Amino acid sequence: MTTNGQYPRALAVSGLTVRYGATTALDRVDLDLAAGSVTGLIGMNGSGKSTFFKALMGLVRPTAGRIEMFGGAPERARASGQVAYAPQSEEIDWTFPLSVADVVAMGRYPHCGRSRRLRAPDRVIVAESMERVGLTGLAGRQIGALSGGQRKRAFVARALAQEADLILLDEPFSGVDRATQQVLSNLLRELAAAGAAVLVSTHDLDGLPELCDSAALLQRRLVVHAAPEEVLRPENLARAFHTSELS
Ligand SMILES: Nc1ncnc2c1ncn2[C@@H]1O[C@H](COP(=O)(O)OP(=O)(O)OP(=O)(O)O)[C@@H](O)[C@H]1O
Repeated sequence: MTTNGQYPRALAVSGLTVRYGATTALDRVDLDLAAGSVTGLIGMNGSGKSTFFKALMGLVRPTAGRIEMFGGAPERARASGQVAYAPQSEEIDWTFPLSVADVVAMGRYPHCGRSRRLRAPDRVIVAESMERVGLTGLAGRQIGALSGGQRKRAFVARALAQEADLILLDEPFSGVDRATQQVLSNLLRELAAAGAAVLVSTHDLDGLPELCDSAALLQRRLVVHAAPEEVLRPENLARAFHTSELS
């Protein structure tokens, strides 16, 4: 927190445009995130949500626009471990010979220097992170042998272990049951209460008011960023969810 009690801006995006060849995935998107808040990122399939996360993580190159994290270059924030990212499940190689504990331990790497050797306090944080998502009993299991919901929890645990200030989660709720969704939602609220800025994409519009302080509605462009109740007004949803474009 700053001295005047206000949480600083964690992320400032302006004019962000990403094209894949002839496809414009994001078109001049402006979005700011305050520390200490949960923001829902919503929009129909193909509206640019994953591309937005990838641009923030430097995984796709913007055609135009500016990204700032904590008032500085995103490269610096990412290298220092201030930014945690859980990609969509499809982006992850589940055949990789890693256990749940290995994946969660990766969240500590930015804190371990080049050796990547975890010290005792790091191991405590890894164990606590698995505990918080209810995966302690599966710590030794290969990640490919987890259920869909357990996989989501493993990557949320990695983000927890990282103790990042900006947490980016691409569809952490897809394919998870109600109880797990509630556990993860509560965790995200706790992280925000501790000062993190959390950006979470979701197709669960009903859960938005409980989960989020604000919601950003994407349709290549940012349609609206406001309180969840405002974003969920039928006239706003109609601007972004054109059923005729669904395919
Ligand atoms: N690597 C790529 N090459 C070409 N086009 C791509 C690529 N990745 C995404 N796109 C296109 O960019 C647009 C935005 O895709 P993106 O994956 O960001 O959407 P999304 O909102 O995350 O969708 P979903 O809800 O289905 O996950 C889509 O039209 C998609 O087909």
